[in-house]
Amino acid sequence: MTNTASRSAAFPWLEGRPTHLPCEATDVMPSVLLPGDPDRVSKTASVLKQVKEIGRRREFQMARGMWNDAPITVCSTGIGGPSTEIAVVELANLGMKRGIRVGGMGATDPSMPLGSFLIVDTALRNTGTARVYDRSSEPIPASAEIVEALERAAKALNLPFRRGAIYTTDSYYWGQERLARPGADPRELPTAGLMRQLTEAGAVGMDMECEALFAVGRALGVQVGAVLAVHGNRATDQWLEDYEETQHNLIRLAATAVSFLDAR
Ligand SMILES: O=P(O)(O)O[C@H]1O[C@H](CO)[C@@H](O)[C@H]1O
Ligand SMILES: O=c1cc[nH]c(=O)[nH]1
Repeated sequence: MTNTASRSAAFPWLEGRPTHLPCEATDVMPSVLLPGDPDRVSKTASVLKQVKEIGRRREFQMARGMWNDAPITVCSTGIGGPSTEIAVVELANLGMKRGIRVGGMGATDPSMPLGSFLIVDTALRNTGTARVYDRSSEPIPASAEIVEALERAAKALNLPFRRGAIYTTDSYYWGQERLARPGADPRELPTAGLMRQLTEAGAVGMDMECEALFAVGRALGVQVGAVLAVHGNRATDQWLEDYEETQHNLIRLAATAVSFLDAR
């Protein structure tokens, strides 16, 4: 049998192309917006100018474009820590300097309206992928420059926001104190009482990627941050209906923050 293998299994990239992301270095700008949902990439592209669709492989949809004078790449991470790790590692090796998650969350603070935004300043410790990259048990901070730029952008665009801590979990149902079967007894959930505990720990929402982004990005020297739209409020049991407008505002907010950071 002829051995035609030319890739290293330890780092199986080929000719500058990563194993998972459908791109090469010229596609990756220093600032990258990171939605979980691949469909949010085309929504982002419809807000940016001079858009180039880069491609899609698995959960990783990519595009790039301009917001004012700021070049921006957008890359979906898929759901959860493992696929977020892959996206962040491959993007960091292709030139990403700043990764900003543009996602959704379930608010646990009853005062957060649907469609308002959390500018994440800290991720509490909970998930497996993040633990691989940061073995401490300390909450992981977002990069201060990104938090400040996101706050400035939200104020400039007159969008409702608050700053606070996120609880990231590897699980959408039981792991977010949701029933996995309608009609089950909520008192029998293994996670019964989670939302109350999170409030006591200072978190105001739940998502599935921030902690991994912060841990992996910081370990690789990438600035990290996140702005999350309130897609649901678990304390008031409300679910967002005007999804499109909120996505539009989310993208404008993050892109404006990038333009502020680039102008420094
Ligand atoms: O709104 P996106 O970025 O897809 O993220 C949120 O939505 C997914 C769950 O529906 C999880 O990935 C959660 O973090
Ligand atoms: O409830 C929600 C909404 C969005 N994303 C989550 O992880 N949970």
